[in-house]
Amino acid sequence: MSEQELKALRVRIDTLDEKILELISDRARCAEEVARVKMASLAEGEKPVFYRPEREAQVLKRVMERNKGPLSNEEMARLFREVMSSCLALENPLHVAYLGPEGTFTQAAAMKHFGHAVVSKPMAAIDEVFREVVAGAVNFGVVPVENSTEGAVNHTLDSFLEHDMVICGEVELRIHHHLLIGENTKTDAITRIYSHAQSLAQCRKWLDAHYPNVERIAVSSNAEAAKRVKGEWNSAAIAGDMAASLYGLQRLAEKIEDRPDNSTRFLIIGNQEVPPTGDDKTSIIVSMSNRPGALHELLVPFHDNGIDLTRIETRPSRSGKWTYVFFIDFVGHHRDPLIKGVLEKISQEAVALKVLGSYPKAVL
Ligand SMILES: C=C(O[C@@H]1C=C(C(=O)O)C=C[C@H]1O)C(=O)O
Repeated sequence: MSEQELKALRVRIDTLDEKILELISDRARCAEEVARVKMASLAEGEKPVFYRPEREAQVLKRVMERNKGPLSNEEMARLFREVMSSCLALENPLHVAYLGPEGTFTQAAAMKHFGHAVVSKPMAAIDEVFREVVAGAVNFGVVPVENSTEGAVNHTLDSFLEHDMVICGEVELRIHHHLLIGENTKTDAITRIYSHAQSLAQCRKWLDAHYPNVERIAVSSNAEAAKRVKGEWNSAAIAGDMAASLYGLQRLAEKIEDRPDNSTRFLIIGNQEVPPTGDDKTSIIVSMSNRPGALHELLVPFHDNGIDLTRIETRPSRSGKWTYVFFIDFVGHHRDPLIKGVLEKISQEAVALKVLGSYPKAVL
């Protein structure tokens, strides 16, 4: 390509950037106007709701439907995600707690869902994220709930039994693990590998094949593992990209997860109910009396009404020995008449039924 051609293309890009700049500013002014309208239409004592996840899901879906390339739908939606995040921050910046410390996959999930224009707050444990949300110290919390290789995150399920809040969204993240070392690590003298127990489990076969005799040490998070390695010469950590760059570690081996499709699903918890979008999911907790056929009775109304169950999980109920609660996710919104009917049927049979929330299916 000649210098001349390159120059002409750059002039075109500059002109386009000016237009984009103007359009983004117009959009931001519109969002400011939306905030003004929201404030003006409040009833006495009513608090404004600036963040509207159902609307954001619609915006992203529209972008993906209309995108003609060459950027992929995911890439385009990611860009719009950030634009919306900045527009919302003009209205009112969101405060989001997540399972920390900085550099965890949960932080990456929070950024994927809300964009980067939020005030984020790392918490030391899942239960603390719940407490922060229930106390109203933040608008939302982000916690992991299940991994495609390792299954349920029990701390999260148990926290739902103890706290009253609403599930407002879900986000799925592809999880890639790397074996990370620090500047001082002697690669032929590694005697211990740190990571979170879930990550060690997700890389079990790889570790068996490559480091069968090295001690595997479970720590509170992958970011904590990365932090420890920085100061030691005989250890390595398993963690993701964010932790690697945060602590300046090198990748000794990349993408070492046993399953190439390894993904984790996270939930967004808050205090605000989300209206239907037409493409929603609902999460409930049900406890049934301990008698033959109880689980069957619970599932029949879903089957009879053709409702798609996306997950069912069992946990000890904590209110009696050998009694259980079921965590069920299904497609639909609890305000849909069909779903309402099903929930009524279930509540007639159940000892207790709690709707944890209805929320838009993950878009990104
Ligand atoms: C602009 C609004 O407020 C927020 C910002 C949005 C946006 O930038 O598109 C969308 C939904 C809200 O989270 C709105 O409610 O429409």
